[in-house]
Amino acid sequence: MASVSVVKVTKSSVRKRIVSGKTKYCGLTSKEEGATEAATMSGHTLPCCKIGPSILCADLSCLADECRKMIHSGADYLHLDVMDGHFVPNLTFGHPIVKCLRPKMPDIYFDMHMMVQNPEKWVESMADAGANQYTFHIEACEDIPALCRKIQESGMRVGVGLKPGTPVETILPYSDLFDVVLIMTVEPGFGGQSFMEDMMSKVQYLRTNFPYLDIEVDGGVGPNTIDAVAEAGANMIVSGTAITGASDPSQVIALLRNSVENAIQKSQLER
Ligand SMILES: O=C(CO)[C@H](O)[C@H](O)COP(=O)(O)O
Ligand SMILES: [Fe+2]
Repeated sequence: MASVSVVKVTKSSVRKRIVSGKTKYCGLTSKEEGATEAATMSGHTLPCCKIGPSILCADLSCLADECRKMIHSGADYLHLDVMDGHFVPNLTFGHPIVKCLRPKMPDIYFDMHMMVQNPEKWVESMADAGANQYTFHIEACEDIPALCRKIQESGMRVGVGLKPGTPVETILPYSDLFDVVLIMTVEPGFGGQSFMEDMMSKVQYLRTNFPYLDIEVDGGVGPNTIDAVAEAGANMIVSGTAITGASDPSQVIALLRNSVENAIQKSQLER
């Protein structure tokens, strides 16, 4: 088993590493100083468990309070669903909302799930608003390398999302360009849908072939489905209604984390 050390990193060093594309960033934080990163001896980072509540079905009239509640309940990051009414049949919010949220929570990692046509159009404004990760959908993108470069150069991590009908092999020609691959386990557009367990073969394929990749799963993930997600090898867990609709979100977050951490530990022992 590879031994794990903890190293100090700063925002600028993280950005350099991300741009170089050689190492993966494990800790999700935008704190300038004092962040920690788990790293292996080889210089690669092992993917660690991160829980990112989706606030899609929260009370959006008090968004900042809902976000704070998630962080105080133990979330590692926030998953913000941007929908344009074209790529998906629903409409949410865009960079002006992110820009308002950012000063209220300067240290929180914002993962933008961009369910939009022409994802290249919003890169600068999202970066300027304070987003940390820009996850576009491969189905909506014409020039993938150019978009990835643009996202990296604007200082955000690069995420790529795959709808349920998109084969996982679609990412292979570009795999070096992504920090995160997001496997959708519902048709994008709405919260509260049923988890598609047959998507777990995509997660298994990615984990087998890309041991250091951040693999994110989104859609219908909660206490009843997390074990399948964890065993398949996902480490970034998006969960919406299961967390925001719970009477005690911290209990749900702890349960999700426990399942993923156990699975990661088990897989590391088997190496
Ligand atoms: O991207 C999404 C929908 O397109 C949401 O992130 C997702 O559905 C989260 O909500 P839930 O956990 O309730 O499914
Ligand atoms: Fe999402």
